[in-house]
This record gives sequence, structure tokens and C-alpha cells, in this order.
Amino acid sequence: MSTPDPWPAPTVTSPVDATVSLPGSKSLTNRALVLAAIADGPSVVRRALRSRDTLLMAQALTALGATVDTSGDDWAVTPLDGSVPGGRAEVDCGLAGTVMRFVPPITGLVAGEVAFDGDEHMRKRPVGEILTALRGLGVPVSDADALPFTIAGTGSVAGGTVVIDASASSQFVSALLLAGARFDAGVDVRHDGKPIPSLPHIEMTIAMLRDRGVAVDDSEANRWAVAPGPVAAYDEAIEPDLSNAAPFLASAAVSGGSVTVRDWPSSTTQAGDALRDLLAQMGCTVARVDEGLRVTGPTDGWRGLQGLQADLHDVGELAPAIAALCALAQTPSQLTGIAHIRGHETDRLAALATELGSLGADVDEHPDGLTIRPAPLTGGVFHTYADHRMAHAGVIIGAAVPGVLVENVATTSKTFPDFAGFWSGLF
Ligand SMILES: O=C(O)C1=C[C@@H](OP(=O)(O)O)[C@@H](O)[C@H](O)C1
Ligand SMILES: C=C(OP(=O)(O)O)C(=O)O
Repeated sequence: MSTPDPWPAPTVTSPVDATVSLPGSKSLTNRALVLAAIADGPSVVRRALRSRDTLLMAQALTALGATVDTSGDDWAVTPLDGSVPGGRAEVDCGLAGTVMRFVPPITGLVAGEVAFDGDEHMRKRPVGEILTALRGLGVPVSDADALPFTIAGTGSVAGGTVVIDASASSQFVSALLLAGARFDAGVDVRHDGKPIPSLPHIEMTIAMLRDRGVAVDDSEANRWAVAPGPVAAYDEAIEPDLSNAAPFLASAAVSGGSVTVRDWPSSTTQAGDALRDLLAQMGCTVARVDEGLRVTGPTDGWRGLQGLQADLHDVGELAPAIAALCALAQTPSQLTGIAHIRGHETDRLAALATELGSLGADVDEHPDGLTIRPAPLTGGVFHTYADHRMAHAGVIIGAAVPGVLVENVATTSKTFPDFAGFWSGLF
């Protein structure tokens, strides 16, 4: 059955009581795919996330000459062989930051001309710092500082030292580190600028490189050196996507019920792990249980939620779901440190202020965050701006407030297959 647009978000009628198995992490899947493509033999990415972002990554790597078998849950990858099939290829980045930022550095390692483009909004997302850095490292990149651009790879990259400003996105650093071991001189990346957001994602990159035998020196702040050498072929099982757990755990918070996310890792570099602490601060009970992580909402559900004072600089991708919960909370909230999320799938601070505000929320938008005060909310259309996490925010409000219609809920396919069906199954 097709999903209507706008989509009437289900409203809770009783406390949710569910145990869910969530699809794999986008960030882990796309890193595993890139590393498999430059590895010294075939790899397997087990329980890979099958979503728009990861299928675009598989397509991009295939266009560059790798093979990625996406037919089952475990994706077998044969690495790049040094030249682009047919000498020319196109890469569609869609709206995936990981494709637009992680693929260009490895494109220098294959001989051929590769044209990059993406969704209309992708042409506005920042990538210029990486393109400038790549030129400095010896990769021939066309004269552009945003999509569309072309890379005429020669099959090898000199590498060396590069200074970048990664204050707009941690992915600038991750992109160069992921490819760096295969550059002739490795890569030494130094950051010069305002603090880098989303640092756990750089930790994730380093951990995955080390798992594959790559030497990374991160002993100095704002500097990462990757030694040249092989990237070992690897067989990796992908953890569930903990950032995508946000709406599901939020459904427990809103309804005063309990939701258990199966296989929550005991230790992880995923930003979504911060949900344990954030939801506890808002008045939820958070417990590790045999099956995974269980969150139980306040007895009164959203009427018992406390506001939150939080710097989300490290975990900005949680901001939309958290902001939605804050709009339902009974005391004021202040979310700070997230100027960079204006460069995400949409300007998330502006989008949240507009859409929560249009349902009656009392929101002030600041250059680097939001202030949200308690106010009665009403139904209405919640626009998503093609942003999966805006859709998560909309359904969270809809769980508490009757009559919320989420426009383009299908945009959740960026990182979650059949999100609307999965979400409806909770109620
Ligand atoms: O490297 C990654 O997988 C990601 C890094 C972060 O990007 P920013 O540093 O641009 O926030 C995060 O928000 C994004 O969802 C995924
Ligand atoms: C910022 C995000 O995605 P991307 O990987 O496209 O940057 C996100 O998923 O919240």
C-alpha cells in the first residue's frame, strides 16, 4: 500500500510496549564499504544498512570499478582495480554527505574521469575544503568548490600534509583519513578553525582504520597522521543505527511506555549512544537489559518530560528528534553548539524553528542553537525539507499531538527502509 503524502502520523492511545531490531548504521556501513573498496582483498559488510545513502555508496564504488553484491543482508565487496571501467563514470551523491565527502579522495586512486553531482540541495552542502585539500595532495579536481565537480584520477595520489578548516563538518577529516593510507606518502591532516563538530564520527573513522591494520597517530589535538600502507580486507558486522533509534526511544518517552532496542552495543563510537544520557536528563529511565537498551518514559508520558540544557556539538544529528521532545517538555530547553547542522540535509535550525513553531511551539532560533519553551501544540502539516531527521521530529510530535501530517515521510528512506511502516507498527 502506498503511503499518503502528507502522512497522518499515528498518535499514541496507550503506552507503547515494544522491542525493536533496527537497521544497521549508515555511518558504519558507508565507512566499511569505502574501506573495503581500497582494501588488499575481498571484504564482507554484514548486516549492511540497505537505504538510499548506502545504495548510493555501493553504486559509486561500482562506478569506480569495485564490485558490491547488495543482493542479500551481507554485502561482499571486491576492491577497486586501479581504473574506472570505460574510462569515465558518474557518481550520484543524492543527499548523502558520506558519498559526496568520502568518495572523492579514493577517486584519485583510480585512473579515469569521474563526474560528481547530487540532489538539488546537495549542491549547497559544503565540500570545498575537501576539494582544495585534494588538489594540494595531488588529485586533479575541476575548478569548483561545490557539486557538480569532476576528478580526473591518475591511479595514484602523492599525499602529504594538508591544513583544512573542518568546522563545518567532521566528514572533511574522516574523508581524508579513510583514503590516506593508500596515498604514496600517507596523509597528515591538520585542522585550523573553530572547533570541529561530531568528533565521535572521527573516532569511528580512526577505530575502523585501526581494525584494518592502518596506523593512525591522533596523539595531538586537531592533527591526524595516517601512515602509508595496505588496508586489510575485513569482515565486519554492522551495529544497529543508534541515531535512528531516537524516534523509537522517543515513542517510549512520549507515551509513558517502554521501548527496547535490541543489540545496543556495550561500547561504540556511534553518536546515537548519547541518547542514553540525553533521555535520562529529560526524565526517562534508561537501562541495559539482556536484549539491548530499554527506555521507559515518565508515567505521564510527554506531560512528565523535563526540558533539556545541552550542548549537542558532538551529536548534532540527534538535534531534530531531541528538539521535538523539547517542544513537548514541561520546562524550557536550550540546545547549543549546533551551528553546523545548518549545513546538513537542510538548514535544520531554521527548519525546526519554522515547523515546530507552525504547530504552536515557542521556539527562538539562535545562530548556533534553539531555545524552546513549553506551549500548547496543535495539529497541522509538518514539512520535512527532504530531511529524514525532520521526518523523525514530525512523527514524534504526531505521537503526542493529534492531527499532525508529515509531508514527504518517504524521505526517511535516506537511512531507514520503510520507516513509516515500522513506526506505525509501534502503535
Ligand atoms: O561521518 C559521518 O558518518 C557523519 C558525520 C556527522 O556529520 P557532520 O560532522 O557534518 O555533522 C553526522 O552528522 C552525519 O550524520 C554522519
Ligand atoms: C547529517 C546527516 O547526514 P549526512 O551523512 O548526509 O551528512 C544525518 O544523517 O543526520
